[in-house]
Amino acid sequence: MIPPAIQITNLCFNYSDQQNLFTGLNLTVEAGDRFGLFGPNGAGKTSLMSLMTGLLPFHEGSIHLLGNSVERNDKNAKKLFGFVPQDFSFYEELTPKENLEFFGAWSGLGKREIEQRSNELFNILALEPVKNKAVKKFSGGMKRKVNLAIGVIHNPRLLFLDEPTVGVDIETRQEIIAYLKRLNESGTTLIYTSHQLSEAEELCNKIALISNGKIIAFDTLNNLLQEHGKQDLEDLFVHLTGKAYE
Ligand SMILES: Nc1ncnc2c1ncn2[C@@H]1O[C@H](COP(=O)(O)OP(=O)(O)OP(=O)(O)O)[C@@H](O)[C@H]1O
Repeated sequence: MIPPAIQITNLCFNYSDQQNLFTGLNLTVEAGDRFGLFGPNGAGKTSLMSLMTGLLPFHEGSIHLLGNSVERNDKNAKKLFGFVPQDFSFYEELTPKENLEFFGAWSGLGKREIEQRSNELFNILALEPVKNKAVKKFSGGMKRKVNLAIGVIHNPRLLFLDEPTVGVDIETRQEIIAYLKRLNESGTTLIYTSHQLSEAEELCNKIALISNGKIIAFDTLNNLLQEHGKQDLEDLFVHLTGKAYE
């Protein structure tokens, strides 16, 4: 049996200076899903991503990625997934090629593999003509694509994406979304959060809404829309959280 991509059981967490953010949160995402996590500002989306990727330690409960327990700084668990954070994670002074060499090696890939995979990604993401130019000179859209390439250099089976298209033009957005769909078709589970709800409708097959540290809705988008008699994700969001999505 294939283990779930994500299994969170009874998760409890708070920042040291704050009240509990999560008190017994449960969530299961099946392998192969394109899962979207949404919620009002401050609901805990980024914190949950950081807990799932081992960047934050949790107090109680368990998190399993593809059947492997997540412990802070566990290198083996880290190889299972890729993370495309909202803040750029590359070295500005380096070129895309140099960045991928660095992060590819960090993920445990050999020289040959890195070269092959980099060339593939430069072609798919139209970065070939700029692969030897310092990233600091790039537009926002090109930087997003380099950020994405770093997250997928090691062909992860599970990919976390925090606002992967923020600040990019429509054409680049479409290019990125098309690539994410292709990745999913080839077997990569996507865990995504964004403030672009129309993009989410296009990309995600499963949706969870989080509010005040609790999952308040979880299903396919169609089922949720039908159940609550709403037209789109934005309507549903306002209906369930009482807040506009900003
Ligand atoms: N490093 C931190 N230290 C203390 N509190 C934090 C820290 N990071 C986030 N918080 C708090 O935890 C709560 C959840 O924040 P988080 O950033 O996870 O929410 P979010 O849903 O991602 O919000 P947004 O949509 O605004 O990005 C908020 O109350 C926030 O102020």
